[in-house]
Amino acid sequence: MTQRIIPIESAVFLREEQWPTAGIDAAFPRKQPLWLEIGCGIGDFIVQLAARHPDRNYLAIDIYNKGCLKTCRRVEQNRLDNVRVMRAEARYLLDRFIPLQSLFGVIINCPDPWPKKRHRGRRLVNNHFLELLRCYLAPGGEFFFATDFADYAEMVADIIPAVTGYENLQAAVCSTDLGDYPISKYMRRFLEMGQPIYLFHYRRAAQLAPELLQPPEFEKGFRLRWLAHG
Ligand SMILES: C[S@@+](CC[C@H](N)C(=O)[O-])C[C@H]1O[C@@H](n2cnc3c(N)ncnc32)[C@H](O)[C@@H]1O
Repeated sequence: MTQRIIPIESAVFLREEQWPTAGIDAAFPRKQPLWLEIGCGIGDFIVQLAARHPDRNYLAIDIYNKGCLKTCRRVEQNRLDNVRVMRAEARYLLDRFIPLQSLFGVIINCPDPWPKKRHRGRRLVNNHFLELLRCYLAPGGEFFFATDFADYAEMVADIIPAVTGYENLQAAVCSTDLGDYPISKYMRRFLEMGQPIYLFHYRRAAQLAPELLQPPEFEKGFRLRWLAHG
């Protein structure tokens, strides 16, 4: 589906060509640990988290132009100086821009569930993605994954224990007790319908063999289709 691209003029929006040659720290007023939210939607989650943690920098990305626009507006309305927004595909961003072992945290909330069996291969979080992400997480870097879709939770619960380098920070493989985890638009929608959100909280192991820190090739069939419309 072609997106109607609305130009984003916000000062918190970062275009690819504006990525600082000195590195992403230069895009923020303070050099602080960098966290990444993938698929930020309308930005309601990131503004809550960034307000709680002014001592972290957050990069919020989405492939959805209008979502980026709304996220920028929310960041500005909340006067947060520790959030930057970029329209980018997650794997492309990691590959092109993010230094290896540099992310202190990565968050993915309610990614597209691809409910049909024949479309499961399109899910973002899979074995390949976890191996890729492992290379960009700093030692001890945290990974949060929340999904409303039980089948997606089951799939990740099956694969993540077998991916070397991730340590579970919860008693069970995932939990429906969200504690003080901020609630995103999609999470709220499902919670209000009485449905659970499955939350995973892992961290990258402190020590990893060098061969586990070599990013795998893009998956066969991976295309940056959205770029054609950007
Ligand atoms: C179902 S929405 C959830 C939005 C938000 N996280 C929430 O919980 O309210 C999924 C979002 O992920 C974005 N998205 C999907 N695949 C992506 C990818 N590969 N890279 C970046 N964003 C992606 C979509 O554009 C969409 O805005």
